[in-house]
Amino acid sequence: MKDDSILDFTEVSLRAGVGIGLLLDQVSFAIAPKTRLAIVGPSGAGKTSLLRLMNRLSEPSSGQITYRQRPLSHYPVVELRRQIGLVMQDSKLLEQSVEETLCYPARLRGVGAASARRTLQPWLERLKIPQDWLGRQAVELSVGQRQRVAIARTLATSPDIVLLDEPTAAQDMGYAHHLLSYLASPDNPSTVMMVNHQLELMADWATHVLYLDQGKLVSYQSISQVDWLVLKQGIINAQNNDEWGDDNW
Ligand SMILES: Nc1ncnc2c1ncn2[C@@H]1O[C@H](COP(=O)(O)OP(=O)(O)OP(=O)(O)O)[C@@H](O)[C@H]1O
Repeated sequence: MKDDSILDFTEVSLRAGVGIGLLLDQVSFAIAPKTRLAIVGPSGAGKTSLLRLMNRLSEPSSGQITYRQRPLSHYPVVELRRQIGLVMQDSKLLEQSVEETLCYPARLRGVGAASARRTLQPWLERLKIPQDWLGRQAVELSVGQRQRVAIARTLATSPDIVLLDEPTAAQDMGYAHHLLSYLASPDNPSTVMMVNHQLELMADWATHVLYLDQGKLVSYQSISQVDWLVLKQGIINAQNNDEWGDDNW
């Protein structure tokens, strides 16, 4: 464990069930505050499983995860999830208006409706949520619009760490760049960890890259150390091996 890290994984393994192989295998790394981490690797490598461990949607089978030098399990789950916010790729939103959805975390903390709406206003501009969405039902939005609202809802709580699962996959290029540049700006107070398959976007955005393959940590590097061609080729090869594996013969 490093003194200056915000999140530490020490030999963390995750098994999905009895008789099933490891989803994550002895993964160790340490994240410093204000890191912008790109989590990359072929499909099925364990990237989402890694994010889920970080806010206790699942628990390691072995090894230890610490947040600010304390084991994750020592934090009450609700408090932990206030500090470490996770936005899944297919965020389910409740049957509420977009405005109610965005105000929901503040309302849960006992903030009054008018005050929650006022606090929300700058976030609408920052994350390009049009005013005319506010009265619409969140469940009626498109996948990309829903994802945008889910990201805004989490960022508006200013979590210490924000975990994003493919936040740009359903967005147009313009919005993807807008979101990434906000997350890299001094206005964003959160440490960000993001699963993303779009390596060219990550090359311009990340400060560090964590590369997973078959549940194993292949590398954890600062951006200046990453050889993008080697990384890309490794992912393509892993994907090809998977596609032409036993199941296909
Ligand atoms: N609850 C579960 N039970 C059994 N297997 C699971 C479970 N959750 C995930 N898996 C398997 O674990 C592996 C890793 O899944 P995970 O979703 O973490 O991969 P990923 O790297 O995020 O993939 P993708 O890039 O396709 O989203 C996959 O083979 C998946 O089928």
